Amino acid sequence: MSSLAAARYGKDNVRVYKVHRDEKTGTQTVVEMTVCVLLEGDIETSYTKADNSVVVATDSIKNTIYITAKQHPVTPPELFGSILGTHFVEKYSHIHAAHVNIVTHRWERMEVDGKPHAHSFVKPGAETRDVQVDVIEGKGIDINSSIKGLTVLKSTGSQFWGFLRDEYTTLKETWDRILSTDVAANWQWRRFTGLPEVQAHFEKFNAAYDAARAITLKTFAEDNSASVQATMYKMADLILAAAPLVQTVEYALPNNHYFEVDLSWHKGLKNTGKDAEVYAPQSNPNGLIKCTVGRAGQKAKL
Ligand SMILES: O=c1[nH]c(=O)c2[nH]c(=O)[nH]c2[nH]1
Repeated sequence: MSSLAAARYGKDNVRVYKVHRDEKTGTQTVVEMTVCVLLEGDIETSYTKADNSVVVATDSIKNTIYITAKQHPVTPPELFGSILGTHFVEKYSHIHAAHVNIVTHRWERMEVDGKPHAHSFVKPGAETRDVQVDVIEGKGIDINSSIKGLTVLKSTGSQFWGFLRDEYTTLKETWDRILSTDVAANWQWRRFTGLPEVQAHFEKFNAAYDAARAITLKTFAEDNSASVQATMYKMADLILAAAPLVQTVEYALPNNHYFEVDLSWHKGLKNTGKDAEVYAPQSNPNGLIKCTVGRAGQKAKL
């Protein structure tokens, strides 16, 4: 005999666009999101006994996402996710947890003749602002906020030397290299007791996002990087200092390599070391460096 060990279900990839029209100024502001809501609770019989009476249809979940987006602010996404998740737990007595994932796509206001345009926008690449909101009945709301797909490159100000050398090592030490990565940064908030507490702290979510993004970019640009590891730790440390309600900060940074191309075989062309100008960007393999940084006394799991 088998038994259901875990189950959750819901609607994924619900694409939502919301416009805010400022009637006074004529300026419009848009938000585009991709939402996933998964529910947990007393739903076992729907799997084991074909009992659909416990199933809130995923189609109804999709409808609820649209209705909630119409009736409430969709920013910050941490608050919208908390409102949405709390709805399911409070509305259905047999649903005990709602897991909401929101990917917010960037639409940046267009500049036309040097002025911000009232209703036209540009998508500046693949970067998104993501949140995972877990509303758990009787426990509270866990929120993880993140930046994904922020691709950056610096053409100098990065080194990598002093690493372990043995019979497997071919990499040369370098005091000047290109550093490029696709930033995935996330920060876990301390648990909130419920929606009222999330609402009470709502300004902190955009502030933490703005700080995390600015710290990531400034540290990347200004640090004379000894390694991806050392630079990402500095970023995480600064975010923890900027956002007191954040418990841990996590980075996952691929090292997008740019290799020197030796052209000396062609008429002695100098293109290595200090003469390197033309490089070959690599797609794979790539380094992948991760860390989770917590506050002192709250040691990360190694
Ligand atoms: O910043 C780096 N960290 C590494 O661990 C590593 N390994 C490697 O080959 N190059 C790099 N660069």
